[in-house]
Amino acid sequence: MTDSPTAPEPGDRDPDGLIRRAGLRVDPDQDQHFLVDDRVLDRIPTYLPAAADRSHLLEIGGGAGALTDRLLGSLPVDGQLTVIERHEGYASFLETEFADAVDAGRLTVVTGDALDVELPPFTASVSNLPYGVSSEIAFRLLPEKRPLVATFQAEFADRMVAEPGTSAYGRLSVSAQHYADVEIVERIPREAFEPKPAVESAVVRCTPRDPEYEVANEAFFLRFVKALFTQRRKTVRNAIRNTGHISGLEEPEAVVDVADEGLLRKRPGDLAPATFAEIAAVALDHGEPTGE
Ligand SMILES: C[S@@+](CC[C@H](N)C(=O)[O-])C[C@H]1O[C@@H](n2cnc3c(N)ncnc32)[C@H](O)[C@@H]1O
Repeated sequence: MTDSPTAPEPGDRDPDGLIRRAGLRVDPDQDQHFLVDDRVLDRIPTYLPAAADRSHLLEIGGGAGALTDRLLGSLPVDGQLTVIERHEGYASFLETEFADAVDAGRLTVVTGDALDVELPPFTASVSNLPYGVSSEIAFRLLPEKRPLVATFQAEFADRMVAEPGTSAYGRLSVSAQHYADVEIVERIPREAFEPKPAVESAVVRCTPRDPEYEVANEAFFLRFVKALFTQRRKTVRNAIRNTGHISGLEEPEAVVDVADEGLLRKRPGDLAPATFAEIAAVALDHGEPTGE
């Protein structure tokens, strides 16, 4: 069967047909694993929280446009979508394939690296992320406090949602959960992509909210969490002592002198985010942190 000469309605495009029409190599070394399972593609935009403002969606890594098509189909009447795609060939294909949406002001394609380009004033973000930089992109988007739906490698997603006391719990869990309620909403088998990635994927929904604890200095809090998890099998006391070069504490000894003895005996992997915040507050007051 040949592709129809008239442009299909947004939301109806066949993912394999898009890859064929783009006519470009799909290069896994450039994080190009395109979704080709229609059912998964149809579901991904529905995972945004019901109350999410969809008036300006942001997609990172448009590729051949299978998810772009579904997102355009899910926009409200006056809505718009911005897609950031690093590969010039795919970015230019998106502009041609979706020329009607571009002309109508509903789609903007930005050619560039999602880690460098200026972000548009988006209201929510939905992406099948390039896995090589998924962590950097997630931590660029999370502080924007907008609802986020994105695919990640399953093991990475498991770490994002992990609870204290589990082996997957770590710096990534505390940092992600600092910004949002984080949930895995679907696991995706390798077969849903072309070419198949090496591992399973998972769709994660991040619903922004303020944390249940106060943090006076966010940069220090995140650095302190990072430092302690480099010593996850040590006690909190020793982890604080050993990681001043990472946390920036000039006087870690002064922190362990005044911190709660019960907490100092625990291990970083057992501390809830609120407990990290409690100890970070003591460290900020007594440890003479340097840096921003
Ligand atoms: C996993 S593919 C997803 C493609 C498409 N959205 C889909 O679901 O089929 C990731 C896309 O991100 C692009 N990409 C890789 N690194 C990027 C970066 N740093 N900034 C923007 N796009 C990037 C790749 O060229 C590729 O098109």
